[in-house]
Amino acid sequence: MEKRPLLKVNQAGISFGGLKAVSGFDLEIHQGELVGLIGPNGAGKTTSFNLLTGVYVPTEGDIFLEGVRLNGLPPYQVTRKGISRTFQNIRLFNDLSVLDNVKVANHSRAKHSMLSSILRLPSHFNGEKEMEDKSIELLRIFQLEHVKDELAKNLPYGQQRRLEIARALAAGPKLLLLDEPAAGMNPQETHDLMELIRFIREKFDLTILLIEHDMNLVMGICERIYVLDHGQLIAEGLPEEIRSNPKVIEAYLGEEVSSDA
Ligand SMILES: Nc1ncnc2c1ncn2[C@@H]1O[C@H](COP(=O)(O)OP(=O)(O)OP(=O)(O)O)[C@@H](O)[C@H]1O
Repeated sequence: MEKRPLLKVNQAGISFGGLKAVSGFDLEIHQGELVGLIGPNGAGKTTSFNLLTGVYVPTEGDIFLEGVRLNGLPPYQVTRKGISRTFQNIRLFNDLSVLDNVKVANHSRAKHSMLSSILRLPSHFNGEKEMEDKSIELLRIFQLEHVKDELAKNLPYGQQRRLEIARALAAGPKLLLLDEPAAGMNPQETHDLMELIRFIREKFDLTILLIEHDMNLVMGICERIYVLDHGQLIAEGLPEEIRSNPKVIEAYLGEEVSSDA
């Protein structure tokens, strides 16, 4: 019997006024896969992430994580079910320290109860200590431990991008959605990021779906790729299949995208 996919999206879509931003969107991702979602500007990639994370409620179709239907759940509940994300435009708590940015996210799976926190029971302090240790361990992996007390807004751009991923991981996701993680990075930073994405997938037993314009990154690390254009899926396949797919090439005509990965 074939294994059930971790994420299954069945004919999902959403319209804004008359515009079908995404429609008939089908996606199946299995545990441990690293999958890319690409497409020209305005194709519907971020909107798809917003559907998957409860920011938008689909006006058509269904979304299942481990067989559980997610339609209509608010974003914080989707996070609890196991989907975390980063954003195209970095969204950190700018005036909190780097460590606190990760600890806040860690709270969504804190084991100690609200009551123990209010009453300041030992389990509260043990829980806090455990959370801090876990957060620092994450910062170490992302090479951010040495700036843990800095305000997030004072970090250089590349470090802010890494902090966003660390924060998404702190919630303990099964599925991590990365929205243009390499945006604004130089080639060396992009290369290091690819290594980091591979590493965290192994270390945290993650499944990853990433949106990216950098074709070197997408073709270099994704095992399968989905392609959206004008809100519709136009292709799905292995990187080498996608690279030579006439529909994909046509969709990208006029876009400044290098495909010489
Ligand atoms: N809240 C909204 N209200 C109205 N239209 C929207 C909304 N969100 C997205 N759209 C429209 O849906 C379409 C898809 O946008 P989306 O941001 O998902 O594309 P994208 O593939 O992520 O593009 P990019 O690569 O430029 O980030 C666009 O035409 C956009 O203007």
